[in-house]
Amino acid sequence: MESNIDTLLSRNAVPIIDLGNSIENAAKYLRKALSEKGYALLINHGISNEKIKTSWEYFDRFVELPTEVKLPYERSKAPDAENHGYVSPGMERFDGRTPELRHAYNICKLQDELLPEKELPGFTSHINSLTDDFNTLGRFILQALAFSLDAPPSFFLDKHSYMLSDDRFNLTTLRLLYYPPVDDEDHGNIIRCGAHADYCTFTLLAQDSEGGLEVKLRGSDKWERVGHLPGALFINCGETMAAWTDQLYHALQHRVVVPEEVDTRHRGRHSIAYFCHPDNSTLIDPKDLKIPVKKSTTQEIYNAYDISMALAKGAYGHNYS
Ligand SMILES: O=C(O)CCC(=O)C(=O)O
Ligand SMILES: [Fe+2]
Repeated sequence: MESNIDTLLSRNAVPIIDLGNSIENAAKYLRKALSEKGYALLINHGISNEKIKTSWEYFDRFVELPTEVKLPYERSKAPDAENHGYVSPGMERFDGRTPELRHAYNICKLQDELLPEKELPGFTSHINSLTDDFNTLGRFILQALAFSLDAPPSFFLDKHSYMLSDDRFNLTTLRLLYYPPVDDEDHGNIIRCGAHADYCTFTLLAQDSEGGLEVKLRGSDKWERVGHLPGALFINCGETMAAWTDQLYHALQHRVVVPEEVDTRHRGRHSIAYFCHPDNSTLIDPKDLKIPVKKSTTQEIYNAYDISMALAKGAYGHNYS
């Protein structure tokens, strides 16, 4: 826990947005938070904490299964592979260097046979229900973001039609994460999640109370600890949104460090991320939004799929060399 540590939250520096009010209210505060800081914490977001905890319990049981049982569910290592599947410790290095000993399950497809339903009865329906909740919240946020940018209300919604319904057309992913306890001899040599920016439109992140999430604010080189607000969801934008808004809503740099307190690093940490992506063929052109464009007038326009793939190849390239 981070109760004794100096965090952005303990300094009252975190924008906290109550989604229980009107969409106009959400839009106003999202614009302020995302343009100035690059992140916010959302409360009254409608996603049950219990449901999130149950997903972590399922994932704990998956992680404990023998390797040969987990193997068929593994994400492929090929450069252009689909994102769906289990990512075992060491498979990814976001900063390209530091070992990252985390377990992740990227869920992009919801069919029984592509999820460990046999080993974990009830998992598929649980994840389906959680996915529905995240998609509902995701759609609310997409409308609020349109409002926040003076765009027509369905500007983003129309371009996010296939979120977690057909991964041939949309890269939206629900990612379960488990960071195991860190041994004393590894401490100092590993990171839980290396520094990176996400690729998507925006990310929603639920975390347990173990802490370790750090962000770099716009224009700053300093890593700052966020802190834990029970039940809140963290929101940040990814590179796709940054390109769309000509960097008005920039892609937040973030990482998860190993806690310095011995007791805390000897415990595991859970989180779950919902990466909301546009449909693959969507052209990400800031001229479509009423934003005074700076460099983008001369910038080449790519579709959503190509933007994410180019970034993913950079981040995961070391796996394929
Ligand atoms: O586990 C976390 O809190 C953050 C994970 C993350 O940033 C990611 O998977 O992109
Ligand atoms: Fe991330």
